[in-house]
Amino acid sequence: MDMSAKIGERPEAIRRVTKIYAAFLIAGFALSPAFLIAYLYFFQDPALKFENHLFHEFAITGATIEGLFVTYVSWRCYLSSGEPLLRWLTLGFLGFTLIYVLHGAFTGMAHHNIWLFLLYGPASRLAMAILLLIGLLSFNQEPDTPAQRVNPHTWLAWIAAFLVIDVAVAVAAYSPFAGSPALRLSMEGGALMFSAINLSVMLMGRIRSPLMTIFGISIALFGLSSLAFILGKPWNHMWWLAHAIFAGGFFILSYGIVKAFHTTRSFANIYNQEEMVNRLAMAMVRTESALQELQRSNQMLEHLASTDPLTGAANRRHFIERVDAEIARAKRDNLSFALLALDLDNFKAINDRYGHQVGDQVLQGFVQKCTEQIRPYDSVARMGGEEFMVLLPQATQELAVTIGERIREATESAVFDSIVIPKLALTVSIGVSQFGLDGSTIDTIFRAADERLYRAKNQGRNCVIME
Ligand SMILES: Nc1nc2c(ncn2[C@@H]2O[C@H](COP(=O)(O)OP(=O)(O)OP(=O)(O)O)[C@@H](O)[C@H]2O)c(=O)[nH]1
Repeated sequence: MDMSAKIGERPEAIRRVTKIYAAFLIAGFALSPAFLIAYLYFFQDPALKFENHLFHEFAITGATIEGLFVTYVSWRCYLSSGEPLLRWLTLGFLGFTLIYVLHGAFTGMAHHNIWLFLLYGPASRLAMAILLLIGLLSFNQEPDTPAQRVNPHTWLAWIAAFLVIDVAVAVAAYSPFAGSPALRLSMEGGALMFSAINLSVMLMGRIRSPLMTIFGISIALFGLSSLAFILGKPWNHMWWLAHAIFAGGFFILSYGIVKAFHTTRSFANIYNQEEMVNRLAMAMVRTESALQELQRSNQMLEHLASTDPLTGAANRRHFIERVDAEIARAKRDNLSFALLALDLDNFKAINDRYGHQVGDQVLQGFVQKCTEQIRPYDSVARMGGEEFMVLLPQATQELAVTIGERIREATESAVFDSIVIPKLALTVSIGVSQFGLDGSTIDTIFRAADERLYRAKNQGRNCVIME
């Protein structure tokens, strides 16, 4: 039973409210750098600068090492799942790293040609934003074949394309348009635009898996970093903040990649906790019903293995087990019990006269009559043919004779409704034995009951013999 329903909550309403709250939290978190951007934009002197080449080189070296590492982990995920999204993510990280590394490498050239230093930043972000958008558009597409995954030509072609971009940016930096704001702004604005499109596609497509949420947060941060780069000037605080926001986006996305690597190596097939819990609950229900089914089958098998199929009475094997258990109990608690050995009289004649089928029905009817005459904890067993035994726990010989007489009389006066015979003369002979009095092993008490049954037959049948 649903626990929340038990304590009187309205689970659906609360679920909805908490889901909306969680969505607001994620959106708030993704957009939080906007607050910092606005703060710097309105309250900081844009002329304030922190120009430290060594620090910049150090930071870009860190970013490059991280970029290569994340490229490698995404590539491993792609090799495993073949997801096109992961291929584009790998290419996005690789392209970014191969272009952005020159932004760090040319830090020292900032005073020689500022554009050679600056333009690699927006170029790398634009390339990555485009590749990530293509990646999103390929979300949930059929995985690449194993041969496609390891085809070196694809990867070499892309590496060549990134190196061409590197050369193109250098050419642009030395061209007459290098200083034109349109060049830098079109690249940074392009990165911002592609990030915005990426987010819109995600929101409209209602792509909500946990990894894709991480993907969305990082895209929002990349977009905001481009905005900060547009508003900043080289080395001023907005410019540094832009770096930090971009790094934040990169960290979060690489966290998602590492999570994928540790689980399904896929962005599409990773389950969120809610789904996991639901799947687990469903699996538990299935296991539970399979167990119940197994229990039922076991009970059925046990029943079949211990019952005579014709009459439903216990079979010989089961009866012997019960008598053994009764002997152990009687010995332990110093109790007594009795046995009846029963054999239908002249049963062959019934078979011969009315046929085997009627004989079967008589056997069934006899077991029913017996069961009606005994106590709930006594048991009837078919030992073979038309021979039966009754176990009477905690009964003396006298009580056993009384019960035996009841069975004998009921058999004699039995009317077998199911059998279409005008008058069926059916009688039973019974021998009685008592544990303790006639012996204390199964052999001795069985033998005593059998001997008395034999005597009952000799004495004219249809009687109960006790001694
Ligand atoms: N219909 C039917 N008959 C059975 C079954 N098992 C044994 N019989 C018959 O039971 C009869 C037993 O015959 P006998 O052992 O001669 O004993 P009886 O005719 O009952 O004579 P007494 O025991 O001496 O009174 C045989 O005809 C068997 O074929 C069974 O499952 N169904």
